[in-house]
Amino acid sequence: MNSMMEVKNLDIQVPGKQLFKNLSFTVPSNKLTCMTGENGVGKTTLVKHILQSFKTKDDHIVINTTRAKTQYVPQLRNIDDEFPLSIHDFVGLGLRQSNLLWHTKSEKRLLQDIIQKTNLATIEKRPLGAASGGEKQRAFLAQALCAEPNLLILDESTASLDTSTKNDLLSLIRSLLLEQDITVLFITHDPELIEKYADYELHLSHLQAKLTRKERKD
Ligand SMILES: Nc1ncnc2c1ncn2[C@@H]1O[C@H](COP(=O)(O)OP(=O)(O)OP(=O)(O)O)[C@@H](O)[C@H]1O
Repeated sequence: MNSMMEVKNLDIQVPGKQLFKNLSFTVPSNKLTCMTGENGVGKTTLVKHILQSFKTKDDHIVINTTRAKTQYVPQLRNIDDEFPLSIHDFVGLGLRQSNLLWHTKSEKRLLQDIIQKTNLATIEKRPLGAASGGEKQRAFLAQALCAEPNLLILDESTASLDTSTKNDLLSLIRSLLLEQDITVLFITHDPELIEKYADYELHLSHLQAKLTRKERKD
């Protein structure tokens, strides 16, 4: 099994509490791994620690890609109804390849391709503030995809969505996984989504982690 990330003997504490001690696990590459665990076990803190490790050079965390190719999509952010950017322009903020004030031809092509793939083409001119929860979440995902990530970390990105919108988002993520060399780490509390879409479940319980392979048909 090729790995995108290896964590070995990692300790994490927050004021007044040891969250993890000697935590070790692997995140398999080009797979969808669901990170699960009770509220407050430390999932978000662990992910923050992983992202910071690019800067702090933590010896306990080895990630086989760069920070620029690691994209984090947090839970639905509050977007004001009056938020002025169109969905198209908001997604385009994820293009970071050039320092130019305008997008190059290849960036424009990439942006249009991602807008198509994430089913945003028919609504791309609308202000993001007017989009539904599911549309906003697709726009956040699309913005992250503009960086052409190798590692995509989704933090409860489906938590506030209805069943069919959740399924649409996860089907989209699975199709990206089949097309591209991308590894997805998805924090979720939703057993149905894990059952249907996960290749692996990484379950965090007090101080430790367990990686389990899930049966998949595709
Ligand atoms: N800076 C901090 N200071 C004090 N306590 C903290 C800090 N950061 C996190 N914690 C505590 O650490 C624990 C883990 O928090 P975290 O948000 O990582 O959990 P989680 O597993 O993501 O929870 P949930 O599923 O509810 O989102 C919580 O009890 C939280 O209150």
